Parts: sequence; structure tokens; C-alpha cells
Amino acid sequence: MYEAAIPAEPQPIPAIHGPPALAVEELSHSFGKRLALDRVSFAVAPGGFTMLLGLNGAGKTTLFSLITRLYSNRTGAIRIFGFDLRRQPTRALERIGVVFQQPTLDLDLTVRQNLRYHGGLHGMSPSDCEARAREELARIGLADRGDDKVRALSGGQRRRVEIARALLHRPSLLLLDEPTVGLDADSRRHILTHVRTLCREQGLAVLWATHLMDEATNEDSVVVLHQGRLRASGTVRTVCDETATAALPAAFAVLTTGERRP
Ligand SMILES: Nc1ncnc2c1ncn2[C@@H]1O[C@H](COP(=O)(O)OP(=O)(O)OP(=O)(O)O)[C@@H](O)[C@H]1O
Repeated sequence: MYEAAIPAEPQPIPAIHGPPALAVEELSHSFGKRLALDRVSFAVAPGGFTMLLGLNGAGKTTLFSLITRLYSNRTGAIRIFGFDLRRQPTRALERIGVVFQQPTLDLDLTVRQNLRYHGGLHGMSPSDCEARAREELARIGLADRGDDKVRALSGGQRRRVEIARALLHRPSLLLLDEPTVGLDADSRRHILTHVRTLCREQGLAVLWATHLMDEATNEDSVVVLHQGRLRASGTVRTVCDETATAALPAAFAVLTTGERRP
């Protein structure tokens, strides 16, 4: 008699092949004479969580503006899941979701109306939009707030709605520019845990820009930008090894100020 083989051990998740979720190659951008990004190259793996670390003025927002095509005058290449942003912008952009540094929800619309508006821009049908809004609001613990005006939500709740909105059209790469700035410790933790869970359970690739070192764990990949230049990229362990430091804050200090802390 045929017996189904029952694996004794959990099976490893198969390796993900194919192009990186995001490939930035020799990317430069200037504002007049000011060079904001200088030949920056790095990649984000599909399903990987990558922290983009940099002090004020490092070039993080400029980089996000180029990846989302708010700015187009640059040299170098940006590929999203292999699609070149310049030559195949629609195929590339439909794969990304974005949470910008400045909140962009309409405060006088309800949560659901904000989500519906975003879904419409992405060509989603009203019924798909409703179903996805229900799903994402439940996932962020705001299932009962869909009919509230955004103005009535706390700062942390608004950020969670922005994440739900960014995920509505099922992107495979989520970009977040300093998503926890201005939030209290509990809200910061909640948002970070939520995005890490999405990454682990849904296979979402994430690029999370921050200057807050404590948001990174040893398992993360990091990209360190300083004054428009790439100073390091790799796992936290690799970056620490390369700078002969024991922890990320010390590595970051060496990479950005040249200071070695005792
Ligand atoms: N619209 C603009 N016009 C002129 N210069 C700009 C403009 N936007 C950014 N810059 C300059 O480009 C450099 C990079 O700025 P950017 O906002 O990308 O840094 P950032 O890492 O996002 O900083 P922050 O954490 O403060 O947001 C800075 O020197 C900044 O002054």
C-alpha cells in the first residue's frame, strides 16, 4: 500500500532564484552643483529585510525619490525584480509599495476612502479593493477603524494605515523612509515587528531607511550611506567584521565619522 512520506524534520524553504528585488547600480544624482548620490550600488534580495542607514543628509530620501521615479535625472541603473526603471517603468513600479517620510494620508477622508483611492490609482476593481482593505486593516489591528476619519487616529495608527495602503496592490518590494520617526517606543516596536512579520511570512522584500541604529538586528542586511556615498553593505556581522567592531553602532561611527569608540 502506498504511504505518503511524512518528513521527520521541517523542510527548508527553497532558495529563491531570479533577479534581486532591487538592484541599484552606479547611481548618481545632483541638485545643481550638489552631488547628493555618488555612484551608489547595492542590492536587496527577494524576501530580504534590508536597513538603509544614514545620518541626516546621507541621501536616503533622494535614493527613494529616484527608485519611485519622483526624480528621473540621474546616471546609473535601477532594476526592480529585473525590470529596468527607465525602460520598463510600469512593470517595475507596479511591484513596489512605498511609505514616504512625510505622511500622505488625506486627514479628512476615512481610512477606507484613503485605501480605495490608492487602489483606484493602481487599477484595482472596487470589490478587490474592499476585500484587500479588509484584509490589510485586520492585519494591522485596525479592522474596526475603517470608517473613521484619519484625523481621529493616533500617529502610530496613521503609520500603520500607510503601510496597509502601500501593500494594497500586492507589491513584492516595500520601501519605507524613516517610518518610525516621531512615534513612541511602543508604536515603533509594533510597526517594526509588523513589517518583519510580513517579510518572514509573506516573502516581502523590504528596504527600511532609518538613522536609528537600534532598529537593526544582527540578522539584517544593512546598507550604510554617508554624504551620498555607499560606505558599506552586507549583513550586520560582515559590516562589523570589516570595521573590526563588536556592534553596529560602533561600526556605523567608524564608517561615518572615522571615530573608533572605546
Ligand atoms: N530638493 C533639493 N534641492 C537641493 N538639495 C537637496 C534637495 N533634496 C535634498 N537635497 C540635498 O541632498 C542631500 C541628501 O539629502 P536627502 O534628503 O536625500 O538625505 P536624507 O538621508 O534623506 O536626510 P534626512 O534623514 O535628513 O531626511 C543633502 O545635502 C540635501 O541638502
